[in-house]
Amino acid sequence: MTMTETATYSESDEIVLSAHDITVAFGDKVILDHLSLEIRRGEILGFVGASGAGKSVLLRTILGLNRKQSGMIRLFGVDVEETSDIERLKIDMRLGVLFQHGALFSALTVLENVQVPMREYLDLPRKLMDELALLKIELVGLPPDAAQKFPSELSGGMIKRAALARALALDPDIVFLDEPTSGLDPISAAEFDELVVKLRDTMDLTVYMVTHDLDSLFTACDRVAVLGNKKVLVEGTIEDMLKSEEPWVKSYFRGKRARQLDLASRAQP
Ligand SMILES: Nc1ncnc2c1ncn2[C@@H]1O[C@H](COP(=O)(O)OP(=O)(O)OP(=O)(O)O)[C@@H](O)[C@H]1O
Repeated sequence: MTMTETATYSESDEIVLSAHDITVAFGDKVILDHLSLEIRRGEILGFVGASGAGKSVLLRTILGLNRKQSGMIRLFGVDVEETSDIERLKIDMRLGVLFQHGALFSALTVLENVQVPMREYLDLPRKLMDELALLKIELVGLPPDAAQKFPSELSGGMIKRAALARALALDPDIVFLDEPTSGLDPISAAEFDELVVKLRDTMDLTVYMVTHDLDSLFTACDRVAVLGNKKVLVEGTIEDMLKSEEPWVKSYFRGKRARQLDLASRAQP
């Protein structure tokens, strides 16, 4: 995909994730203040905001790993706090997560890493698990011989792909990617973005991507939400971001870094 194309997706009305009126505080430090956000099926949402704004906190709250002081998280239409344990387990199985620093277990091979969620949630014969894991490894564009390698034997780009294979292990409906291209060179990052778009197109996947990567926002994301002042400040298409007069959004999308990428010219009507 070129820099001038934006991703396309078939719009769906199904809201896969709804975070409504979310407040999170640690002690008396409020991080998220009555924040609301929705994501529809098949969409790639890019979630941006200054460092320390609370992007990871929101992600962890959505995943049920942080306590919240107010609000409701609905996944696939279900209020996650109002479900039985078994329903919650079924919902968890429909989520894939690639944490920013939680790459891979270093003592396990790639194949074994991909099998971690399978072992946790499914009871499958070893041979079948091997076959399924190999399929995921192929799906993310890794060569078959990567399966028996340890993370220390892989490049940064391969590690991200292996972590993505693990996030896809249970065929989730939505994947949460926390800065998936950070630390990658621009070419590897662009290839990773292309992979995410391809997976969305072929697997009807919904993608929630926390990112600082302007290239990813322009080439892979259908919609962008900006976190600021403890809320979603602005949300919309990349064109909406380029038109926004909100100071942080303006400097992020039309500032020096954006101009270096020759992106700011797109802000012209
Ligand atoms: N468990 C916790 N206890 C106390 N404070 C926390 C905790 N987790 C996060 N914070 C604070 O919440 C704020 C938001 O952190 P968060 O990691 O969500 O930022 P971020 O937007 O993801 O930043 P970055 O882009 O740098 O990853 C920070 O001030 C952080 O110190």
